[in-house]
Amino acid sequence: MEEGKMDENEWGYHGEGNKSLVVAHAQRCVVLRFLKFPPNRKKTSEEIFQHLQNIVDFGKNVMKEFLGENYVHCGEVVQLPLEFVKQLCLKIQSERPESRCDKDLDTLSGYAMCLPNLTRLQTYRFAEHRPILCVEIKPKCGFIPFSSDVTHEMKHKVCRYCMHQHLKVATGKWKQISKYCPLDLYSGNKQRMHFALKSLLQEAQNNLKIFKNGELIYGCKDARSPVADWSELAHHLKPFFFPSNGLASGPHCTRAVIRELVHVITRVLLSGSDKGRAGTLSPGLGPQGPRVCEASPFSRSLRCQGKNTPERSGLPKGCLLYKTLQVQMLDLLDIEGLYPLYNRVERYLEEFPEERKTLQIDGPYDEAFYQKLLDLSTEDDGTVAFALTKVQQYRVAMTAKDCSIMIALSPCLQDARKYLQG
Ligand SMILES: O=P(O)(O)O[C@@H]1[C@@H](OP(=O)(O)O)[C@H](OP(=O)(O)O)[C@H](O)[C@H](OP(=O)(O)O)[C@H]1OP(=O)(O)O
Ligand SMILES: Nc1ncnc2c1ncn2[C@@H]1O[C@H](COP(=O)(O)OP(=O)(O)OP(=O)(O)O)[C@@H](O)[C@H]1O
Repeated sequence: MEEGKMDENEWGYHGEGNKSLVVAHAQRCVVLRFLKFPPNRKKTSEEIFQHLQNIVDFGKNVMKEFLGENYVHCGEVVQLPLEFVKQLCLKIQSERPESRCDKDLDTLSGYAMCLPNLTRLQTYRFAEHRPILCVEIKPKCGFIPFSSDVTHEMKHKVCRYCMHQHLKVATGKWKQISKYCPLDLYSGNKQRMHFALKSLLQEAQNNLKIFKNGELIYGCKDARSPVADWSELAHHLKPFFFPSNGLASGPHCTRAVIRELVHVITRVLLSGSDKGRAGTLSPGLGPQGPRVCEASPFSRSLRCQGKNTPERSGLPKGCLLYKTLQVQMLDLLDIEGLYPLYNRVERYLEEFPEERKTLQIDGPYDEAFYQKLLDLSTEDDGTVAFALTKVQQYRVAMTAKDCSIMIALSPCLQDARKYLQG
């Protein structure tokens, strides 16, 4: 990137979360990811640079190690002209959802992360200028806590996502409770996965977005977003999934196209053999805890019909969902077991603040940091070292519980029929 020649008119608002705001280049397949802060939260440029560098190092030396080289894009920290950032911030302000405007883009440091635009990712297998569809899924936590430290019985039966739905609807964040349950998606059982994906398509909230050629075509910004329109989505998808029933329009066509989409996403989610070290976390992190969440409408309807809960077919070991779940399970103790250990570390640091650096509390996230994460023992020997390892494992698990999976799809040329490659 030629940072000296930055023109805000070449960039457009792309999206944002709680911590960062992303702008995309109009022609090139790159994005800039800026940090956001509440107004008056002043951070020095040096602090912002370090924060961003830590994110890059964490991606490179921790998440990539666990999930595999091909599944994590770390980007790099770039320094931008302050005038460019100021103008860009003014330009995009009107496009931001109101619910996200409690935080401001950092316009003072001039630092941001530059990453490939994953919604327009082209690989060598695709001919140029072919349409690209990108499905972004934030699957959230795929297991029910198995820690003996959990004191609330309900937490052993209902997953965090499903419990959270009630809070989110009660506080007005979303209009209605979703039928999606992460345990269905992570089950490896195709029927359950199809149900989970259809539920996401019905009530996307912040867990599903669909982009076509880099433009958001499906997904909601907040509770005020219009109701999801499947026929409009199917219209966008038709060039990718010509319905196998041969119908070119109408509700049957819409359903057929959506079904194709769900089947392709399932196939992609179950595929993959990229090596990552998450597999090496076993046997410590084998399937544990209940297989189903009692709040999932899928398992509830089976129970009503007097059928057994479906078998967990199990995820294939190489697939990204499997690896993500393994990393999530680094949360071995649940917050209830972890909190006393967190307090132990905090008390120690109050007494010995100079140890912060040696203990790598805030990084650097290097190989040594990563190696300590591989110790899965849960026998508390009363040391600060044990407590710190569990706290850092918890932080990594939380990253995996909140990460997004971006699936890029494009028609292949080999076959005369339209055929998708993910
Ligand atoms: O705690 P959760 O499960 O509500 O997750 C938070 C997310 O809420 P969600 O449930 O996905 O709507 C939340 O997403 P939203 O801002 O609600 O879109 C953030 O991703 C938050 O991450 P961070 O702490 O800002 O880095 C997430 O917080 P962390 O728990 O990952 O810190
Ligand atoms: N490299 C990328 N390519 C394309 N789109 C991206 C990229 N990085 C982020 N995005 C888009 O920007 C949105 C916000 O980014 P991101 O999730 O990183 O924000 P965040 O503030 O860290 O999220 P959170 O709310 O989880 O803290 C994403 O949901 C995704 O749609």
